[in-house]
Amino acid sequence: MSDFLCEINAQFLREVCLHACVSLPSVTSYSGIGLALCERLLAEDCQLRLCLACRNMQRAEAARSALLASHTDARVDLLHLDVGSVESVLTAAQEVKARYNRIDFLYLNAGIMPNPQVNVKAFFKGLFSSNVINMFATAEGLLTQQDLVNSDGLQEVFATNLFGHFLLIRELEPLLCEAGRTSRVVWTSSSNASRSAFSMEDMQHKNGTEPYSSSKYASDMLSLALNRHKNSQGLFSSVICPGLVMTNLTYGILPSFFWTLIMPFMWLIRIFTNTFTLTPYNGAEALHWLFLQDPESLDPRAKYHSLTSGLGRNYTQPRQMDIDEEMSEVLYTKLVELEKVVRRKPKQLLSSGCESQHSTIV
Ligand SMILES: NC(=O)C1=CN([C@@H]2O[C@H](COP(=O)(O)OP(=O)(O)OC[C@H]3O[C@@H](n4cnc5c(N)ncnc54)[C@H](OP(=O)(O)O)[C@@H]3O)[C@@H](O)[C@H]2O)C=CC1
Ligand SMILES: CC(C)CCC[C@@H](C)[C@H]1CC[C@H]2C3=C(CC[C@]12C)[C@@]1(C)CCC(=O)[C@@H](C)[C@@H]1CC3
Repeated sequence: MSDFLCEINAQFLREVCLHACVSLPSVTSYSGIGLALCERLLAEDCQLRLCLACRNMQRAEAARSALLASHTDARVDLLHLDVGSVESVLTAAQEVKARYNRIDFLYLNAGIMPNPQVNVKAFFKGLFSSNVINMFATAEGLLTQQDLVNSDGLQEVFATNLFGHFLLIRELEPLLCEAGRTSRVVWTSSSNASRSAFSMEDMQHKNGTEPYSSSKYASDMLSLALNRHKNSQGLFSSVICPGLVMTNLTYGILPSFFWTLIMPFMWLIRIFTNTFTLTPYNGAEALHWLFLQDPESLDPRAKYHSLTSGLGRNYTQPRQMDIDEEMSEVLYTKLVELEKVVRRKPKQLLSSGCESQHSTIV
């Protein structure tokens, strides 16, 4: 479930008596880290106003009903958003600006991992190596995906996991960068993000087999760049990893009977690695924790990890990211350039000119 979620919270905005939270999760059935986050936020403060932004309104309605069943007085709004589509992002942003006059939190949680393939040989090799814990935490060298080009002429994983969110932030800047108050954006990244999967010459990852890892690494860099450019205007960006959580995304990696078979081992492995958070509730720990923090106290170079101990205790731990300022600045500039192109001619990208235009920009 979930896409992203922004909120207006009286904890930070004393002049607003009503806690209003604009949250934009798109909802896959009742699972997902985004839905768990909404539950946790409402449990924290039932006065929050949430806005769930979802591409599938039926699922969104189902999520809304689930939230209202446990928090009868909650205000939960819905918004249609396909974050992988330029047109949908621009329309949704207009709608947000018409409906709300402030956003305190924007949770950028939507993400896809299409057609994943596990390298079984690498898995068994890793199992008997000293790198085994790291392999279970990051899946480094284990996973590849097959990406597609979407109707805007962009690589689908890049468009959904990174660029759509970026465009949305840019569109919502008037609500996010207001004098005299702070706003927050929170990216659901991954420990699968890796520098080696990302290439600045191919930021959409057209030519590789790890678009997921590449897009998550790009989101880590973008968060750093956003902090550099926007902190002075009151906008703060953070990055989290939820750990390995059983959701539609992970169920898509192996056949479901296989997950059922290996599930006892998964719970066993949890004794040795705190990154197997497994449930959406546990996975949402860092997202929830960040909600309670003063933005000025956060480290822009840290990724905040949801962790669960062998005894089931949840906690959040910051870990330094393998990113540098210079690269993040180059990425930011390239995204701004790409934004100009898609704003100029979104429809032409669809038809023919996209390849040549992208090659000059991306
Ligand atoms: N599960 C895990 O182990 C990990 C997950 N993550 C990240 O956590 C985030 C949440 O994933 P998770 O809860 O696990 O998986 P889910 O598949 O349950 O949730 C992903 C959500 O993103 C939504 N979404 C996908 N594409 C779009 C789109 N184009 N427009 C709008 N919404 C969209 C989906 O909507 P719909 O319901 O319509 O499909 C779904 O609700 C992702 O960013 C993922 O990469 C990171 C590390 C580990
Ligand atoms: C016998 C089988 C071949 C066993 C395969 C196990 C793998 C499917 C998992 C081992 C580590 C897992 C993992 C992820 C997916 C499933 C595994 C590869 C993620 C990549 C899921 C999404 C993320 O963002 C990461 C944080 C996860 C890291 C660990």
